[in-house]
Amino acid sequence: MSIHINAKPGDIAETILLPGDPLRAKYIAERFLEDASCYNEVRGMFGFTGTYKGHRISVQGTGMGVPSISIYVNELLREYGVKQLIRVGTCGGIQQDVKVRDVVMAMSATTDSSANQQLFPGFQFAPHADFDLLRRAYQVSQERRLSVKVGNILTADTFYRESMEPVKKLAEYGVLAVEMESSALYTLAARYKAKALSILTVSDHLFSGETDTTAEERQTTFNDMIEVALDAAIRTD
Ligand SMILES: O=P(O)(O)O[C@H]1O[C@H](CO)[C@@H](O)[C@H]1O
Ligand SMILES: O=c1cc[nH]c(=O)[nH]1
Repeated sequence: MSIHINAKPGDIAETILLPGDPLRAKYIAERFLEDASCYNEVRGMFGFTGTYKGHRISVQGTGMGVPSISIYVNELLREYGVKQLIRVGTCGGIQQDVKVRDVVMAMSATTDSSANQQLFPGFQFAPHADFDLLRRAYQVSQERRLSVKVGNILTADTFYRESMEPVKKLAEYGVLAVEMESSALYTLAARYKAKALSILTVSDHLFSGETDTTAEERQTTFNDMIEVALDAAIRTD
């Protein structure tokens, strides 16, 4: 049992999916896992373990932002021996060809979070995905003929901004989309020698005005992304 996760040793699988929204964790467990049981309800941040195609897999809500995901990922890595972590989240597109409902795979995560500035004073650490996990997820997505973009994303500390200028500048440098957790996931995975990847569905576009998806759609319509994450997680080639 850790401070924020009420699980016993062995309750959590070595492979885990990490949505920000705990209700999405429940949805994934109910829809995609067999024999799923809930191991955590602390703060309503649900965690479940079940099987997918015969492989033991867990799914844990992380909350929003770097401080929240850092709490869960620290405890999963340090206390429960998790080895492979796939964030399944939403993001806002910032490139013209990144459309609502596209899937973005975060090869790297630029950030304005102060967490890594405190960790590496004087350096700009480059948080990045595990290459094999990214390669497998991309292969699965191509076999399913999904529209996928792979590249750099922004992990932002703020959802609401006074100025869009810094985001526009990052878009000029090829950053694909904005979300709020991946840099922390990748940095912690590097620290604890685990494999991590963020797969994100585009829920809105910050510049084009493409219509936002509803909260209900965010929870229920991202099945392609979740199946890609699950199939990539169990793939060995
Ligand atoms: O859909 P999730 O995984 O929560 O991800 C995105 O949505 C939240 C903001 O609405 C932030 O957590 C952001 O990273
Ligand atoms: O962090 C996020 C997630 C989705 N859409 C955004 O604009 N930002």
